[in-house]
Amino acid sequence: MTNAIEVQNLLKHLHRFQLKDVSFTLPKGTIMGFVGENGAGKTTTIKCILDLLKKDGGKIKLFGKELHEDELAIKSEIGVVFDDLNFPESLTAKKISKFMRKVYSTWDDSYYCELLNKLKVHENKKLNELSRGMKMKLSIAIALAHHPKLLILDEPTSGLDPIVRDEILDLFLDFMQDDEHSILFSSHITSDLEKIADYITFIHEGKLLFSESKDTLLYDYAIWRGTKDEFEDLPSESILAIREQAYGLEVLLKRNEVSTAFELSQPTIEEIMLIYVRGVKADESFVNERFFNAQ
Ligand SMILES: Nc1ncnc2c1ncn2[C@@H]1O[C@H](COP(=O)(O)OP(=O)(O)OP(=O)(O)O)[C@@H](O)[C@H]1O
Repeated sequence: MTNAIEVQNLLKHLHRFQLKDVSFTLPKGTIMGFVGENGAGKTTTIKCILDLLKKDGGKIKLFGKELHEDELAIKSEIGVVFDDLNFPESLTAKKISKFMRKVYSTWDDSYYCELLNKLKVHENKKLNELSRGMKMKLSIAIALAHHPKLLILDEPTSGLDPIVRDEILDLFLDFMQDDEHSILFSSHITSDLEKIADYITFIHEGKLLFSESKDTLLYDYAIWRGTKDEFEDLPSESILAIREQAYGLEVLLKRNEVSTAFELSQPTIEEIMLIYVRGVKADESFVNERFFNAQ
């Protein structure tokens, strides 16, 4: 099976920020949620994938090829949504369509109108008369109207109310009815990712923390909470990350490496992110000293 996106050891330096050795794979036919706190490097990674920023190292393949091998053909298979609509504010959705027809030979006016109707976006209103939610829906209609196989979306649901977010997620699920289609979707809203993502890729300070299937994260990982004394009984090889809390410790671990005698809870994506970001990873060298010998 060809992968929609393969990122291998991506490096990018930007003034004081660096993407360090970021690697992940988006299999065709799946949705990947790309998460990380503000400034973690999500937009930088997406721009490198689209070659809007030149990478300093690593390899990126789209549909099994590097962009330079077949740039026009590859780009025509991708629909992109960024936070901002990069069109003059005086344009209407209808005028944008006239322009896009010239950009994409596969632009489908009737599908575009169908999407605008479905999403209740007025085709004759100027962009500066549309709400943020309407503009985002318009961006997504524009991204879909040339029938791409891959959608790359940077924060498509941020700042939107739950109803509009739900409409947008439904649209993504409709798009995924075709097995050839794939989505890479950056977001802070972990509940949206829990609803639709097959894989979660998480970056922190420019480094990849994990790229896993959502089911592995939700069912193979578990959270244990207890005191430092009780913690001594946990098998150390099961531990992924530890966070100190007012009551003691919160530990992310591998469920099947811990006896059923321990009380474990199923984590949410948000809890996993918080333990990794606010806590320490178990493979960091000072963890043994700090937690296992703590008395
Ligand atoms: N052109 C640039 N020059 C220098 N630094 C930059 C540039 N663009 C982004 N950065 C810095 O790179 C870091 C990563 O930014 P990036 O936009 O990739 O993060 P992000 O994960 O998308 O964040 P957010 O969720 O806030 O959008 C930030 O510290 C940002 O200030």
